[in-house]
Amino acid sequence: MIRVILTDVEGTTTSISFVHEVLFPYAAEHLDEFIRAHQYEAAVSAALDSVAQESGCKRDDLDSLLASLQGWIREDRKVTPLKLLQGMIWRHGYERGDFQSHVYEDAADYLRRWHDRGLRLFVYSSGSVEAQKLIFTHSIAGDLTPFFSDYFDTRVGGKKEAESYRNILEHLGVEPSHVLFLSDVAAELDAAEDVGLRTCLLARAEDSPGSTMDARDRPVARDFSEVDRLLLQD
Ligand SMILES: CSCCC(=O)C(=O)COP(=O)(O)O
Ligand SMILES: [Mg+2]
Repeated sequence: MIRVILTDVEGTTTSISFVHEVLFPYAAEHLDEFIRAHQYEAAVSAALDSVAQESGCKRDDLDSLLASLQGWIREDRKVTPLKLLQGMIWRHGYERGDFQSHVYEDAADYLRRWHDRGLRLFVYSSGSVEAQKLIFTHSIAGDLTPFFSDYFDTRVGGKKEAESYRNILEHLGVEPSHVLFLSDVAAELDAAEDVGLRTCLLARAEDSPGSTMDARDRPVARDFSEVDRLLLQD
């Protein structure tokens, strides 16, 4: 019996186009100015330490650190310090009203229904916990954060590594078979299944037209109402 739902964000609750056409360009545009202005603040400075380590650039060569970060944005690298810095930059964007986040109508609807049915809901995304909370606070469907119990990012490990799901299970304190993980990326679901989680692949028409293929023969849903019908009706 499923008691916990763990959901990915991009391609699952939220369109890929919002992340790639709104969030990433916004971070790229404001990165240099943001880091030059905030570089001595503890959280930014610690992230820059990690950028230097990861990139091999000198810590005091800010231009090279910025060039590495811009390259990682272009390549969509899921590097923790980039993700932390992006979250801080997006906060300014949301607070200034530059954009609202996209959440699919069916996702907002079923997150509410599942929460009201007593399921516990969690997020696991490569975006930082701060970025996740911002997405669900400032969504076009309203503030969805009351439905979530907690959030996980790459500080528990990468999404394609089984160890990350083991770490999440430790926090959740439930048997793996009671947890359903939702994602649009089969390799993430493979890693979750390796430690015993139930899984469902989201194949949204807008994000992956025509794709309902899944090598492991797991459930495939076009939206959250199908997840509910396929896996959550007892
Ligand atoms: C949740 S913040 C915006 C998304 C993001 O930065 C990202 O890398 C998306 O990764 P996901 O694991 O949600 O597919
Ligand atoms: Mg995804």
